[in-house]
Amino acid sequence: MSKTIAINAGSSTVKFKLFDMPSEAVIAEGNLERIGLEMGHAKIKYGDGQKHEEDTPFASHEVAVEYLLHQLKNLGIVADYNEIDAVGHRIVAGGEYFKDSAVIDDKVMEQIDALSEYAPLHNPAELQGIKAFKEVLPDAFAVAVFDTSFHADMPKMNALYSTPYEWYEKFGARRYGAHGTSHRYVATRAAEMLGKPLEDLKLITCHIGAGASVTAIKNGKSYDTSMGFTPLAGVTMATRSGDVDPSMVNFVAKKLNVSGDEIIDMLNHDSGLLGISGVSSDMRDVEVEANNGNERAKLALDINLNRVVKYIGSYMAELGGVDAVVFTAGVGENDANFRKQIADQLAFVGMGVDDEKNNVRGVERDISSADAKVKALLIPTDEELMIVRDIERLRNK
Ligand SMILES: Nc1ncnc2c1ncn2[C@@H]1O[C@H](COP(=O)(O)OP(=O)(O)O)[C@@H](O)[C@H]1O
Ligand SMILES: CC(=O)OP(=O)(O)O
Ligand SMILES: [Mg+2]
Repeated sequence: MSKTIAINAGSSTVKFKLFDMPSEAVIAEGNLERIGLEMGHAKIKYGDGQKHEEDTPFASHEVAVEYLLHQLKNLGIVADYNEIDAVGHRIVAGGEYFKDSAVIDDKVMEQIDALSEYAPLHNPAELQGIKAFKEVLPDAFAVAVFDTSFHADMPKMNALYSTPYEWYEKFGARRYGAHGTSHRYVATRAAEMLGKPLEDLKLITCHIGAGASVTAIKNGKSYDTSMGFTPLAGVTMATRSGDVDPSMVNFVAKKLNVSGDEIIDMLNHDSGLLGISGVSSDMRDVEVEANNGNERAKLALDINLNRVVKYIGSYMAELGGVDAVVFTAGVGENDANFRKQIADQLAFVGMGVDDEKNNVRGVERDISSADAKVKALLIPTDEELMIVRDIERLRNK
């Protein structure tokens, strides 16, 4: 019996699952959330139904990973770190360099660091996670699984921007997308739920968490995706603006007398739900405020929802129809109202949710109404399972 741990660092969370291998049974799992906010929250499930839950601030991802390492021993999940012989890390940006998962060595770590500009909120934090685990488990088999891999072979028509071609040739300036591990997992599950080969389906997968992206899937592959060169592009996110006219960067930089880099930083950290509402980056907080009558919080929710609708609509046109729209990640899995509003808006193409079936959180389920022509599927993502499967694949190579 051996144990493998999958670490999934998102922009606002560190999630993990500890697996017994090769059975893939989950021994422990957890979510350390609201990283960077005044108060964070830790939830760890382990043993036979035991649960550790507490409010505790996570100033950074480094603090969260240290907390996780501490709790693994403190809660008796492992007696010794050496019981874990393989570690998988989710890394957002792999650029043109990593088209598949990679066994981590010094060179791979250097590359992940070098790709930080491709995912400034993620790669540096994820590299810290790799280092923290390397310190306690120097001999474990360590693998990096990249969000961008799934989109690496997107048709050039969608991967390329309408910019001078040399930008792509010389500097790799293209759309890389993100959340690929999640889009790949939910698409595979959707095909299983619908009882059809994935290759025969047209799907639109909506990964809506703190970071959010929408992907069009055709012939089992990523056909188009809303995130761009970095995870800043596309729909509105917790703190990220999504698409903006790039001319605004210099315009506002001059007004504020700051550099373009500082504006990009503000588009990453001070925008999205937080920037519009002025209340919080967390969807739950913004919804509470909107219900209390806060107009800017309401506007933030409207903009957020409408962006997703626009992407789904344009991907339907691109795919020439769609069999199912899939909802996943923090908001997609937990926010019934969000799913309902999207389905209502898309009722004209035959999408509809059944209120009773939709009244659920984090459960894999077909939530479509009986007469829906376009299925609505709720599929909790499992990036960690994909990570351990990639570890096994590379271990057996
Ligand atoms: N019950 C809920 N209703 C609405 N939003 C929720 C709910 N639970 C979690 N969320 C949102 O999910 C987001 C986190 O999504 P998640 O996918 O876990 O994060 P990350 O992008 O960091 O991986 C937070 O912004 C939070 O507001
Ligand atoms: C790429 C990205 O935005 O990831 P997350 O949603 O986990 O922050
Ligand atoms: Mg995530």
